[in-house]
Amino acid sequence: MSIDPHAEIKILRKQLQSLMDEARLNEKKWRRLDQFEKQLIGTRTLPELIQVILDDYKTACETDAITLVLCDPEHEIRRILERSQAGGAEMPGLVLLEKLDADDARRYPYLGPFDAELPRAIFDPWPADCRSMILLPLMRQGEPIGSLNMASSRAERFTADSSTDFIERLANIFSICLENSLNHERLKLVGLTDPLTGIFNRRYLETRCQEEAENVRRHHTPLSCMFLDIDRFKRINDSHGHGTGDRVLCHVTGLIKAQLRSNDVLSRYGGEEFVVLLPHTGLRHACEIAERIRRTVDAQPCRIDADNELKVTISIGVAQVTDQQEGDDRTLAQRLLAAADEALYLAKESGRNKVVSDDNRPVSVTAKRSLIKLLGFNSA
Ligand SMILES: Nc1nc2c(ncn2[C@@H]2O[C@H](COP(=O)(O)OP(=O)(O)OP(=O)(O)O)[C@@H](O)[C@H]2O)c(=O)[nH]1
Repeated sequence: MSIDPHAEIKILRKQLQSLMDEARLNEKKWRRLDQFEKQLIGTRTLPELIQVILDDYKTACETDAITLVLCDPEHEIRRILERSQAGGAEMPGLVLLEKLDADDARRYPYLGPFDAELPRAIFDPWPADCRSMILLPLMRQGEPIGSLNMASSRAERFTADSSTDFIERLANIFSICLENSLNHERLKLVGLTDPLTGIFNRRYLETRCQEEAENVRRHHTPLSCMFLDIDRFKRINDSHGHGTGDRVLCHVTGLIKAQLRSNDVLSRYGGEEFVVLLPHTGLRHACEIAERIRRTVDAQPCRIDADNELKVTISIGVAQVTDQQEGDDRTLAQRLLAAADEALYLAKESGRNKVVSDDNRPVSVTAKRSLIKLLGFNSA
């Protein structure tokens, strides 16, 4: 049978055209991926990195839903997000899990029709008309650290035979960026935290105090501050050694922390002195919290070895600033710290194991009692 050369050329042309179309499409995809890589690598903070994946990548991939599941066993990611964004760790599409389900991780990557058996927590809420999806593992040094998940209302968007080269490469880059970003945040934290107690240091406190002073004017809510100092700490060191002194510092840190809200800022200001900032809190409430802390420390001795406990007490000075006060943010912050420090001095002077407010008026039972004691009366 003779072959019509014209027909053959036509077929070959068609095949060539289809190959060229595919090459153009791939080139377009690579260019888009290249752009994304640069965008991911260029992000400077963890929230920014997560946002690029959840917002920009979703738009570029033309999917109807996207979620990022990250394993966060020590709540490290949650804490970083809480510290760096006003909205806390909540980001639409971000799912932080304490533990990854090993069976789920083994099923990935998954591409194909919507599978009701797969955990719904990945998409919450699940897009109503979802027909196909991809669940892609995020790996770091051979270990699963989470998954990138997308869903589409188009059944043909993710099929079992779709190529995953592009998205897998992107997932790898994201995993590296995530690790870099976490390392960067850890380094930042080293400069801002106290190595013994793990809480913020004075440097962080002073910067944060100024930011919170700014919020006083913006939100018209008061900001309170406590200066807390362990009583006769030198004696503890001298009688029991520095190691025990360090243990007492950690013990007191834990007791203070347990009485605070997540948005309060606890720092070790130096030596045996702690400072707490209480945003959106007035003096009366701050004094109540301070009194609760004082009582807790008084009631819970520090275990120094198997047989011995050490009674510890603390003195606390409390002050507040409101939007009625004059001066710029820096002045306001400095005034707040100085006033709380002054109140602490009065608490020490009046016998220790006390809460004293810098306000002349007795704003709470505690302050009233402290004031009475300060004036030399027996408050019993
Ligand atoms: N163990 C330990 N001791 C520290 C640390 N930093 C400071 N200190 C000690 O804390 C003690 C503070 O003593 P003082 O400032 O005299 O105060 P105090 O004995 O607590 O007396 P009052 O505050 O007046 O009740 C000193 O002995 C410091 O050496 C630390 O990181 N670990």
